[in-house]
Amino acid sequence: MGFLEQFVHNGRALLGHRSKAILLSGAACFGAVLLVQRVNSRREQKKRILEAQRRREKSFQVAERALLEYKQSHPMTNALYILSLSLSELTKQLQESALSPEEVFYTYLEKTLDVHQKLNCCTEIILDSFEQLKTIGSCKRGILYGVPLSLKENLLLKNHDSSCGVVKYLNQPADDDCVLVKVLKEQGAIPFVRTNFPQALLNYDCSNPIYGQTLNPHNLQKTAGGSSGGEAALIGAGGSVIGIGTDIGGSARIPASFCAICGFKPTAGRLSSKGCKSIFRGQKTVLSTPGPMARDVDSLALFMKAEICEQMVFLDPTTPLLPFDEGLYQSRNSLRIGYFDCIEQTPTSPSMTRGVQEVKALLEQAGHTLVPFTPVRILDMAELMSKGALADGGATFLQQLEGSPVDPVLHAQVAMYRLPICLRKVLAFILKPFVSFPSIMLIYHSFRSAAGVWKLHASIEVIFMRFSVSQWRRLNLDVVLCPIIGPAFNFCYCGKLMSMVPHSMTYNLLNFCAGVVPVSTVTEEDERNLCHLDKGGWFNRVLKKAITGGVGLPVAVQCVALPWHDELCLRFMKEVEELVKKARKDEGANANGKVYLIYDFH
Ligand SMILES: CCCCCCCC/C=C\CCCCCCCC(=O)NCCS(=O)(=O)O
Repeated sequence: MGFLEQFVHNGRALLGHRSKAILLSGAACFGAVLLVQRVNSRREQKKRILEAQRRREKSFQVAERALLEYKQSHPMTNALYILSLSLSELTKQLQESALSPEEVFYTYLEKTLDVHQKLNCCTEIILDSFEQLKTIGSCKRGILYGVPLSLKENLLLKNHDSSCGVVKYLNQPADDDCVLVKVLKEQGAIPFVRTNFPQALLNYDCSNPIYGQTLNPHNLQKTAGGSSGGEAALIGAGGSVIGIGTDIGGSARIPASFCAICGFKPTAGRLSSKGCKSIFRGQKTVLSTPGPMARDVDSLALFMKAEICEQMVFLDPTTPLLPFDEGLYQSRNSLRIGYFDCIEQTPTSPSMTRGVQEVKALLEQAGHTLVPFTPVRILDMAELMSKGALADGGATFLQQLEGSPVDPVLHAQVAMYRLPICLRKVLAFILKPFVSFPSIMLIYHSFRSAAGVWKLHASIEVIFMRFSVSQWRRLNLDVVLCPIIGPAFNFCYCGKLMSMVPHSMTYNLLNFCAGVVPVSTVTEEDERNLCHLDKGGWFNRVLKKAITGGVGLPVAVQCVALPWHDELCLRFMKEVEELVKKARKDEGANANGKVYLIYDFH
């Protein structure tokens, strides 16, 4: 090789090495930048979460100090008595000045602080409530004058964050209160505490990376349910007399069932949703609504009466001028009631079925007419719920979680939404002959066109009129009695059991009103009957694991009425509550296998 050739060869080799080295070092730099970015964003996440946790702790400390100061000059001798009063009794005593707003406020504050220590159910004590308490005398004519009230964290509150458990929503305080809170303040209520929820709200467990897991007041090894689980736990343990949850698939009703309280999902639109934060705005196929949660049905009715007023319509003209019909709520004529104790291809626990059967017998004895009702097109409805609520294939849900650690309660859902659509379709095809529900989920979590959305809405209209309403009319029904998901699950099972959601979400899809009343507790026999779940496929076996060890936990039933028949639904719930209470008195609190109310606060 000549000198020139040698020179060119060496030069090439050098350049080859060099470009490789340049490429390699470029890639290394890029990787390092990504790593640094990732570490920084994790650090930023942690920082924001810690700040939020500190704000929460601070609010508790300030509240504890205020409570201590109050107690030094006011011995709280009435505490047990105040905590035992129902909302109607409490409002009466406050209006007659037999109790002062201060003693009621501090009594509930003390109880809340105690309950929160055990259950981790609150996200913040609302410190503005101390100021509101000072001027509350000006609201003496309000229906809820002096009543302390709890709020789920996603209800907007001026100058406070509504994080929904998502880091990117932190440090974004609201400009104003939501409409419901504005109205309640005018009615004399004092919002004093905000409550916990599952991350991103689309789950019926109750844990998020900012505020942690809320425990069930009746068994600390079980979830309080969700998404309004903090409310249910707090109210169930006696720390609040009335609270507000939100419900797009059972969020006010399922935790009520898990924690032995009453929860009501009004017809969407009856109460204002303005300022109720949701994880995906603009989704209108399955409607979310706020709803009250309390220890008894009268409290739910009183709440509705307080909210439904001219001011609500003024602040939110999308709500109807339809005053609360007290006469209908108080009426006691006999009802024609459709009933069912399970639904097609949807896991149902033994205690859910027993609860319905026992309440059915009580209603019959009381002179009501009970008519077997077979809910039709449940699979079609499940498909429509899935298509509607997750029309984007879960993309928005995943987007909102970006920049947040994902809570373990969401792992099953997130894993599903992360699967590429084509893989979902292949899986759905393979699974379809064996289990129809997962196939539905996998196929229909796909992106839709506008025409697809219109077609979807048309299908919902058909199901609503042709199958649901016409069936009610043919049987001449006033209301329907049916199961609600329960008893309370072990942690992290709710995301694996979305197949149970049709028990509650059907009434969001159809926009019927529905409420939940606790009626019994899980018996040894219910627990033995769990063996029947071994036969019914994969989801039934998961359900068995989720609810094993539930003896003594609350069992509830669900009462349903047609859209805009909210007063009738509440009136039916009241009937169930009264009959169950009476049966309890007649049969003794521990009658095995019999219906009884487990937590009687009176
Ligand atoms: C595998 C069976 C398929 C059945 C159909 C399931 C459809 C699932 C579609 C979406 C997931 C829904 C999540 C259900 C939990 C709802 C909890 C809830 O109500 N959250 C309240 C959210 S709100 O925006 O605050 O109202």
